[in-house]
Amino acid sequence: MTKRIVVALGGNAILTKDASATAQQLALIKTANQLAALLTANSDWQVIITHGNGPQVGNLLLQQQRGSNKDIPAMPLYTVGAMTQGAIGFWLANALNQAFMEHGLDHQVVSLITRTIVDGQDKAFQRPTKPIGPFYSPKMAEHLQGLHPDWTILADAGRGYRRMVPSPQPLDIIEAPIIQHLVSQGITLIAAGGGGIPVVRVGNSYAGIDAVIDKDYSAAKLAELVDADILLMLTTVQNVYLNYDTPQQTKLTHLTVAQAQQFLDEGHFAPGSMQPKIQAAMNFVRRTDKTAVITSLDNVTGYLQSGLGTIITN
Ligand SMILES: Nc1ncnc2c1ncn2[C@@H]1O[C@H](COP(=O)(O)OP(=O)(O)O)[C@@H](O)[C@H]1O
Ligand SMILES: NC(=O)OP(=O)(O)O
Repeated sequence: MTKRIVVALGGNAILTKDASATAQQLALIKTANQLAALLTANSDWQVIITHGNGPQVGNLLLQQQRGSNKDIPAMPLYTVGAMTQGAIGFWLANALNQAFMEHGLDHQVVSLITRTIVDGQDKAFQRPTKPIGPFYSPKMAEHLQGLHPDWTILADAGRGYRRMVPSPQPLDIIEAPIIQHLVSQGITLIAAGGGGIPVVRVGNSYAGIDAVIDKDYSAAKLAELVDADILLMLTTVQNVYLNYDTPQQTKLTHLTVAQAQQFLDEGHFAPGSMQPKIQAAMNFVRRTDKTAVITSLDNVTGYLQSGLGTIITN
């Protein structure tokens, strides 16, 4: 039976240790092969792929600022976000074309520049929480904070210090109707990369605004807007756990929204990593009564064949 599925790719799908263009493209070829398994097993499924851009947007922003002068000005964050959406979308389209060919699939692929509408008054603009770019040691973080008093540098989920930028909630995705139209024609879409380029409505038009939208929240919004059956969030862990990373760790295979809310309130899901995925899953399931899945990129086949992963329903 035809299903429409929105796949949200986590950071490890694109960037491992090496941030070079070559290494990221190689990582995406591996990712594309894992995604091709989805369509090999279900050639009539309609697939929309979205991805993050946190490391890439932060790295490119640093390069912009280091190499700029009055004749070659640094681009603002929202434009740098658009640049990374374009670059990753290009790499991923190439990788999918190759993987589809190698799997004998004749699906066409389109990477779409996508704008996400946010509220310019969102409280996120007063409290930056989205980590971008490289990780810093405590000493380097202190040094950089001295050099850039306007930056917010905070600990990122116990993994080191990173620059934080505002991350407002996605309210709407301008291109959602065209995405829905294209995917219903069987075209595989890459859309809303990096959460979508953040824009606000200004009169009859839209203006970019400096922020990075969380790709899990925008994936949930996109899945809702295109009437998807499944929101599939692919990360590094096969399952969500209670008491994660402790001796009491317990695997969750099926969660209702009510249970997810309870465990969220009890603090089982770390802010900045698992918490936005759970919240995004709950948003999608509550609004649509459909299914969200959190599992690892390596487990796409395990999910498809045996339902492995953490499945969230009403
Ligand atoms: N309760 C939990 N269950 C499973 N993983 C968790 C939990 N809390 C935090 N995590 C962490 O969340 C990570 C996934 O978040 P993150 O790395 O930010 O995602 P992304 O793949 O989108 O980049 C996992 O690799 C794991 O280390
Ligand atoms: N935009 C975004 O959420 O990127 P990451 O997933 O890379 O943090």
